[in-house]
Amino acid sequence: MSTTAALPTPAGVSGKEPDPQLHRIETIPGIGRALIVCTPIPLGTRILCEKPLFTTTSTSYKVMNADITKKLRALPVESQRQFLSLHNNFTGTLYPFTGTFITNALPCGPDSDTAGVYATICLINHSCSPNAHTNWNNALQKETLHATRPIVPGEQITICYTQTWPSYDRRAYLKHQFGFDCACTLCQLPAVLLKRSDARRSEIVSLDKLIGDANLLMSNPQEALAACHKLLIVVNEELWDGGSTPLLARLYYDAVQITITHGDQARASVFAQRAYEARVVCDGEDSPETERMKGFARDPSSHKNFGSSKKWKSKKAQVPKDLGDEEFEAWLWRVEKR
Ligand SMILES: C[S@@+](CC[C@H](N)C(=O)[O-])C[C@H]1O[C@@H](n2cnc3c(N)ncnc32)[C@H](O)[C@@H]1O
Repeated sequence: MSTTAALPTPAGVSGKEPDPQLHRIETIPGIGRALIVCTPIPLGTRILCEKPLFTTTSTSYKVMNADITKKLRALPVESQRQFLSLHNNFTGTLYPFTGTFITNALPCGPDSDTAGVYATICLINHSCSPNAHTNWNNALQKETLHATRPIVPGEQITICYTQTWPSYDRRAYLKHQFGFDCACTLCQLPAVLLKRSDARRSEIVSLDKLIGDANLLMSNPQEALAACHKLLIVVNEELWDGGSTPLLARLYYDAVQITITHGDQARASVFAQRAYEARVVCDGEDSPETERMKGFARDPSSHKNFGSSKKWKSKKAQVPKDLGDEEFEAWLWRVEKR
């Protein structure tokens, strides 16, 4: 698989309401309710765009329980029923509403300590190799769900409740937080293949940590960019299945930050375009983060880090136009000729 593969243009339906006929609810023994696909869903389709039943901010379980009780009382009976029917992995505890909430809640944004629960999105089960992605769209004040690969009728819509961790870390987290033993296709791989997947995922975790080191960004941007390139190769080996993943969008944005910090507008514009394309698939054209990436692709100098260093100074117009794919990637990732 080429690491340079351009992302297919998503058949997204931004601006259009998601089609409620795309899926139905079914009960699967041992798993509970699930969303099952009725008609083929192309890559990038917005499957759901849902308002939370309510949101609450993380505090003590006791205070959360009181807040949820108040908010539940204010809801229509049908919405109350929807919340009360959600799975609770913490039954028998002192604060039952908090238990149901933390089993199902999704954060309202990546760093937010406010989270929401949803009548339909909270019925989506987990897979370590999911076919869809949820995201809080702050402009719409709704949670969206997009197909991150084509999904066929009869297939269950799944999202990933964990990060891209090795199986031993995923299992421990899922057991503790949700009370189940994951039996997804990835976790059921024969031992030898699972070991290879775990090795790749360990590498993803280490590279992610290295790329997040702000000192490296300033002191050795070449090494930071090489780590992004390596991460792209490992992510494609481990996760590429004809679709996309938010990890791709993130790593391309990391590459934007590294290059623009050192004044390289040419490369930053290409990386921003790729981050934008990955975001369109995962979050939709109207997500604020997608629009932000589009803005950097148009004008990389609008990034707050631009001008910190002139080490790799270039203009956007200096993106080479006459290189073959391989040569272009070597230029983009600053791969030194041996
Ligand atoms: C957010 S709910 C998903 C909807 C749930 N199936 C229901 O009936 O309400 C999360 C719970 O679903 C179940 N679940 C989700 N993914 C699963 C999986 N891959 N294997 C087994 N159970 C799973 C677990 O009980 C988990 O705590």
